[in-house]
Amino acid sequence: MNLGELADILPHGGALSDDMQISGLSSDTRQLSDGDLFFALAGAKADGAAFAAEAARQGAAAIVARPGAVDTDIGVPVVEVEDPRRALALTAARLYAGQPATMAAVTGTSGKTSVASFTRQIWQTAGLAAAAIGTTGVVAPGREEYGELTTPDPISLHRLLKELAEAGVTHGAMEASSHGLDQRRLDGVRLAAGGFTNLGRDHMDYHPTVEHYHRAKMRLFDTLLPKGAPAVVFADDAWSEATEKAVRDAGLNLFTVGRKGTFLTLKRVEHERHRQRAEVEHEGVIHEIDLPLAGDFQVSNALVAAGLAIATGLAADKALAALEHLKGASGRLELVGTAENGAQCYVDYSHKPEALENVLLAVRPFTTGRVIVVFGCGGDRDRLKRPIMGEIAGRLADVVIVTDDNPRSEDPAAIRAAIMEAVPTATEIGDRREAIRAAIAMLETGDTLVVAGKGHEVGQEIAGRKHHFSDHEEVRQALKEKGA
Ligand SMILES: CC(=O)N[C@H]1[C@@H](OP(=O)(O)OP(=O)(O)OC[C@H]2O[C@@H](n3ccc(=O)[nH]c3=O)[C@H](O)[C@@H]2O)O[C@H](CO)[C@@H](O)[C@@H]1O[C@H](C)C(=O)N[C@@H](C)C(=O)N[C@H](CCC(=O)O)C(=O)O
Ligand SMILES: Nc1ncnc2c1ncn2[C@@H]1O[C@H](COP(=O)(O)OP(=O)(O)OP(=O)(O)O)[C@@H](O)[C@H]1O
Ligand SMILES: N[C@H](CCC[C@H](N)C(=O)O)C(=O)O
Ligand SMILES: [Mg+2]
Repeated sequence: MNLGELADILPHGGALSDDMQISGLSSDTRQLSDGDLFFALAGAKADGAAFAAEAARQGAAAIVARPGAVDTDIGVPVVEVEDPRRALALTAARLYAGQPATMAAVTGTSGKTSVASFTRQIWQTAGLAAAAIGTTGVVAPGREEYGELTTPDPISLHRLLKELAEAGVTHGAMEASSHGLDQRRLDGVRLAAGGFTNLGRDHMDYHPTVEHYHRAKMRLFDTLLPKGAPAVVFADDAWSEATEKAVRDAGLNLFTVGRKGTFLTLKRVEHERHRQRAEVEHEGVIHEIDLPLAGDFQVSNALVAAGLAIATGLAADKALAALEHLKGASGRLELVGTAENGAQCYVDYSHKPEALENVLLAVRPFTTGRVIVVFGCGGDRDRLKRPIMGEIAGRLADVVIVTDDNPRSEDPAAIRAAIMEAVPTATEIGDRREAIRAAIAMLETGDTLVVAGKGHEVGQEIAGRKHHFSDHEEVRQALKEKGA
C-alpha cells in the first residue's frame, strides 16, 4: 500500500510523496520491520515519540506522531495527526482490509466475555459462521486460541478480522474493554451493533473517576457505532439509565432487555441448581426458556446476547430457542467438580467487587450448607478494591480463605493484608494450591465452594514471572485426593 491510499487518514499536504510504500505497521520498536509505518503513541508507561529516532534507525518508512511530538529532522518523513491511536486503528483497517460483515461489540464491567461467547453460540446454532473475540481468546469455526488482551491492539485485531473474513466468518462478537475503547483499539472496526451489560467498580487505577470510566465505555455508542445502529442495553443496572440516555443522544436505535427492558422483557425466572427457567416477552409473545446455566447474572447476559443477535437480523424465535443450548464461557461460574459427599466446586472469574458479590449471591439459593470462598486480588491493579472485596466475602460467604491471585510485582502478603483488613475472621493461606486444598478438605454435604478471581487463566504471575497454574486442575486434583 502507498501513502496516497491513506491520505484521508494521514493528511500530509503534499509534503510527502503519495508513492511512498508502506509494507506494514508498528507502534512498538521492539517489533518493527523494515518499511513499516511507525506510530508514536503516548502510553501509560512511555511515550512512543521518544522511540521515533530508534524507529527511523531500524528502517521505518515514516513516523506518525502528534503535532510537535517528534523532531521533523530525524531522517524519515513525519506525518503529524491529532490522534495517532485513532489513525493507527483506521490505517490497520485499511491495510488489512476485510472484516466479518456483521460485527457486534459488547461493553460493561462484567459479562462481556459471556455475552460475546453467547452471541457467537446463538449465531452458530442458527447455522451462521460466527466468531467471538475476547478475554478467553478467539473462537471461530475450526479455531480456538488463547489471547493476551480482552480487546486486541488494532494491528493484531485487523489481521485477525481479515483472516476470519477470508475463512468465511460472516458474524463476529467482540468485547470492548474500557482500555480498548479509550485507546481507540476498535476505531477501525465496522460495527453493526453494540451491547451494554452493567457498570461497577473496575480499573480505578486507570480511570480517575467512575464517570470517566463510564464515558470511556460510552465511546462505543457515541463515536464508534453509525447513527441508527442498534444498541442493546441491559435495563436493570444502576447505570442503565445513563447509558440509555447516551445511546439516544447518539442517535442510535435503543433496544432494552431485562425486567425493565421493553425489547426483551424478563417476566419470571425460576432458579434451579444448574439451570434456570425464564419467561421472556418479545413483541407480545411469551417465550419459555430453559437456560442450562447457573447464576442469575447469566440470564442477563443471555438476554443481551439474544438482543444483539435479533437486532442484527436473526429471527427472535431462533435466537431465543438457541439459549437452551448455551455453554458457559470457561471459568464463569463453572461447575468443575463435586466431592463424594455432594458438595460442589465452582471456578469463577470474579476479580472485581460486583462480580464477587453476584457470584456469592448466585450460589446461596442452592446451598443448604456453607458457602466457602477462596480468593485474592491481583497486584499492580486497583488497590482500593481489596478491602471492598474482603467486606463482600465476609458478608456473603460463611468461610473465607484469602489467598494470592496474580501478585505481579507487588508483595503478596501486603495484598492479602489489605483484603483481610475488611474480613479479619478469614483464614489466610498465601499459596493458592494449598488454599484450594484446605477449602476442599473442609467441604461437607450441602456446602458450595467458589474459587474466585482467575477463571480460565492458566498462569499465575508472581514477582513478575508467570508460572503454570489452573484453578480447574487444582480443584480436580484436590477432589481426587479428598476422595482417596
Ligand atoms: C495500560 C495499557 O492498557 N497498556 C496497553 C497500551 O500500552 P501503552 O501504550 O500504555 O504502552 P507504554 O509501555 O506506555 O508505551 C508507549 C508506546 O511506546 C512504545 N514503545 C515502548 C517501549 C519501547 O522500547 N519501544 C516502543 O516503541 C509502545 O509500544 C507503546 O506504543 O497499548 C498496548 C498496545 O495496544 C497494550 O499492549 C498495553 O496493554 C498492556 C499489556 C495491558 O496489560 N493492558 C491491560 C491493562 C488491558 O488493556 N486490559 C484491558 C481490559 C481487561 C478486562 O477488564 O477485561 C484489555 O482489553 O485487555
Ligand atoms: N451480568 C453480570 N452481572 C454481574 N456479574 C457478572 C455478570 N456476568 C458475569 N459476571 C461475573 O463476572 C465474572 C466475569 O464474567 P465475564 O468474563 O463474562 O465478564 P467480563 O466483562 O468479560 O470480565 P473481564 O473484564 O474480567 O474480562 C463472572 O465470572 C461472574 O462472576
Ligand atoms: N484483564 C484483567 C484481568 C484480571 C484477572 C485477575 N486474575 C487479576 O490478575 O487481577 C486485568 O488484567 O486487570
Ligand atoms: Mg472479558
